[in-house]
Amino acid sequence: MARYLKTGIDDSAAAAVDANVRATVETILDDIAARGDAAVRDLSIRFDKWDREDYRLSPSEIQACLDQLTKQDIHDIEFAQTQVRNFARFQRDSMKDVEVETLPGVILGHKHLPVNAAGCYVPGGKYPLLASAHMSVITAKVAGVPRVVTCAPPFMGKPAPAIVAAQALAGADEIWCLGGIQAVGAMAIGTQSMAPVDMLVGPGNAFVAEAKRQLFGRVGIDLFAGPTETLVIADEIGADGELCATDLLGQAEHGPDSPAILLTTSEALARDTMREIDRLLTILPTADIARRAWDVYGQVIVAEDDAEMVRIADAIASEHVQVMTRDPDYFLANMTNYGALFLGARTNVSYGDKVIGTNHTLPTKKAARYTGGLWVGKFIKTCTYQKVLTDEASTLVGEYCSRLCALEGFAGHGEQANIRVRRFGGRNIPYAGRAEAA
Ligand SMILES: NC(=O)c1ccc[n+]([C@@H]2O[C@H](COP(=O)([O-])OP(=O)(O)OC[C@H]3O[C@@H](n4cnc5c(N)ncnc54)[C@H](O)[C@@H]3O)[C@@H](O)[C@H]2O)c1
Ligand SMILES: [Zn+2]
Repeated sequence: MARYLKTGIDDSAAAAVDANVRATVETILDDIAARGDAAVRDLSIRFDKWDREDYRLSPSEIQACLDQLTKQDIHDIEFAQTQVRNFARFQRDSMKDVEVETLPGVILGHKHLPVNAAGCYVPGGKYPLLASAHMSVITAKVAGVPRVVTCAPPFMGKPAPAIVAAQALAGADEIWCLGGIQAVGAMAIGTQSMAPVDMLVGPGNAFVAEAKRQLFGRVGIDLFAGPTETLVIADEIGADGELCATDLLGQAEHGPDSPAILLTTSEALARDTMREIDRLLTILPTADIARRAWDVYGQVIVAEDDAEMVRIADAIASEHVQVMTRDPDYFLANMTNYGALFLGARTNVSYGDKVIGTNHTLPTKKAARYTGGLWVGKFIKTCTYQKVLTDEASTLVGEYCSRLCALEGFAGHGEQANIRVRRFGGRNIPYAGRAEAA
């Protein structure tokens, strides 16, 4: 039986926070639907102290942002974007259109069609998270989306140069400096100045994730990608306390609502990690945020063996799962619920977040039970078609269809079949009747 050396916030306290966010988002989305640009501007002033006539950045503003970065900055962004693009292309190539003859003369197929317009949210409230621009804009472009709109909030009172550079280098068609609910609301609903998109993607804080959830239906969304979560699975052969503590705090720094959990078979490693966390919190520059996250959401769990760790990890269904044990591949072979796996001590979540090439927009709040992260496939609709090439095939399928429609009481559907059986098969079936078995 697993033991908890540290527990996090309880479920009812977390549910109360969620209910508050839900209500705020609902009111704000109604306002955007009713008042369009005027609401967006009021909200931007209220939440981000950011007032403009027009929130779309002009080509000269975009160029000014690029000019503020050093050559090295641009090179680094381009390196990361190349990794993301290469892996996305490889994944795109794995998606095949199909066409098959399932019965003589019956052709069925599917085609992959990108959505026509995507809205990519890039978070930037607490940190200018430029990596999110690679993750959604490049992926949309590799998928073949013709119109890619992207929004990020202002950072310290103005557009964040590094975010805007990444959005532009990624190939975005429209760059807007808008944050939070007003950004995703405007993109999905549309305003006088912004044409609506067909789907919303990208991570964000609890408000952004909830707004996307509420807008789902009106538009498509990629997945529920809210505040970052991390789970470190370790034993004393694969890791030490300093490594575990560094990897837990590295992700806890995202925000005060970011859970970081250590799951281990070694109580000694667990105690070491907790000591190291206390030490690192005295020197980490972002300790203020990371400490709040660790105090409220952090957990330390000691399990009996690897099999129990798999069961616990699947129940947690964390966004990121870093495995530093004697045999990381055991977790790749056996785990079923995770946003992304980071296997072995040589890699870590930050590589995935920033540069290595897998997408960092990943499911949170147990959404990993039913979805993986953002990838080209999320922008692509798999649409089927069919053709019937011969009179014989139309008659054969039509006779079955006629009888199956009668079984359901669907006379009109039945007649769609019957008229074809009469015309292409020469059979005499009464109007709205039922084809007899041959
Ligand atoms: N799941 C993932 O894949 C993933 C990846 C990267 C980042 N993230 C998460 O993205 C988040 C980024 O959060 P952030 O806050 O720094 O930036 P953000 O851009 O998501 O949110 C900032 C915006 O939130 C709005 N806002 C702030 N307080 C509000 C309030 N009280 N009511 C209404 N709106 C409000 C403001 O408009 C502001 O522009 C973090 O939680 C991080 O963990 C998730
Ligand atoms: Zn991160």
